[in-house]
Amino acid sequence: MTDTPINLDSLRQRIDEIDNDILRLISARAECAKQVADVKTQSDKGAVFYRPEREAQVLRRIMELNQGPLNSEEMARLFREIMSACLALEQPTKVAYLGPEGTFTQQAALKHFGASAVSMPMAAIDEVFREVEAGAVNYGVVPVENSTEGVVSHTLDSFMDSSIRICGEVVLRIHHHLLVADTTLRDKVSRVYSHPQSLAQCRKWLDAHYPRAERVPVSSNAEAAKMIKGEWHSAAIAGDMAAKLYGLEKVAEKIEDRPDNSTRFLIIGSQHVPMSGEDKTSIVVAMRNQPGALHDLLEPFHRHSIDLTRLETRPSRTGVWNYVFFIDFKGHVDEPRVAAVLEEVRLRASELKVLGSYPVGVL
Ligand SMILES: O=C(O)C(=O)C[C@]1(C(=O)O)C=C[C@@H](O)C=C1
Repeated sequence: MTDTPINLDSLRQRIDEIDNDILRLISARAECAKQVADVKTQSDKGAVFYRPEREAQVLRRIMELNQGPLNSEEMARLFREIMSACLALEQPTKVAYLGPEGTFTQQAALKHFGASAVSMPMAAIDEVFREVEAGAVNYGVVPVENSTEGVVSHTLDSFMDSSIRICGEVVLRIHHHLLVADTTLRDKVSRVYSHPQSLAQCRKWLDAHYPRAERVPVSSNAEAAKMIKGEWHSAAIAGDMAAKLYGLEKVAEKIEDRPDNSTRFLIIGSQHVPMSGEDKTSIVVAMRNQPGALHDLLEPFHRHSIDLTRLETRPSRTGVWNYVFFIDFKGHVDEPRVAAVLEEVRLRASELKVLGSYPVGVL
């Protein structure tokens, strides 16, 4: 390197000047957000501070405008944090997530709401729903599907008897690591703890590297990370957050069988989210138990060229809900063509519930 002290000094001086500008501009932005809060508070519709559609638009615009050298995701993450801090000025936002601390769901909550939101771990998915319904928190974050293991049925079932709406989605790349404590005898590992889905996602790696180790399913990977602390012959499969939280070492990194392993999480709340320009809608539909029911249900979507992104069947738990289908598609309920399709589906179904329209995950 040819950095002479004078060059380094002048570059740092330049950085100081730029930081002054950034500081001034972030403060001006925060002042604006406070004024937005005043406008919302004065509105007679009741103040809704968190606006997922606006946040998605801000992030998408920044990603489009960005010309480097930072990549667009990195830049959006910085703006994510600025908005998170601005929202906290408007209203402290409480978010319940499927805990314990250190789970991928906590990571998803952080990715979606930024570090200024207050996040609270819950012991089960239906507790997250209950906290949101009771108004004890503003929003909830729950896993809904994994690219390798499929649907999280608890989450879908919880929607069936709840008035909760979906306000957003966030997709997280899931990297699993084999973790040990400083007291573990690494060459004597005979037991591996993890969540059943994580064990399944690392099945081939475990077959190849620890074929004789007992695989013990537990309620979450964070729980697995906590459990191995006192066991010299045990390892855990979990992610970065759990490793950091419980001070564990990585014996092997990124051991998931599929490199594109990712999990989709839903943001749940009680508000109707207006259009952001790139949206998805989730519905649950019950059809009568008769031949051709699925065809009747899907045909209007095909005719109106609406893209289905997911179709899931769950067993009905009541007499009314014979076959229950969870459907995600591109578009927003406020778009006329979507409203038209839903009207047709409503006529053919025995029940139709719109779970929400929300921005396609940006980050
Ligand atoms: O535009 C708004 O409604 C705002 O409150 C401002 C702002 C932002 O910082 O840009 C903050 C929080 C909302 O969730 C969306 C955007």
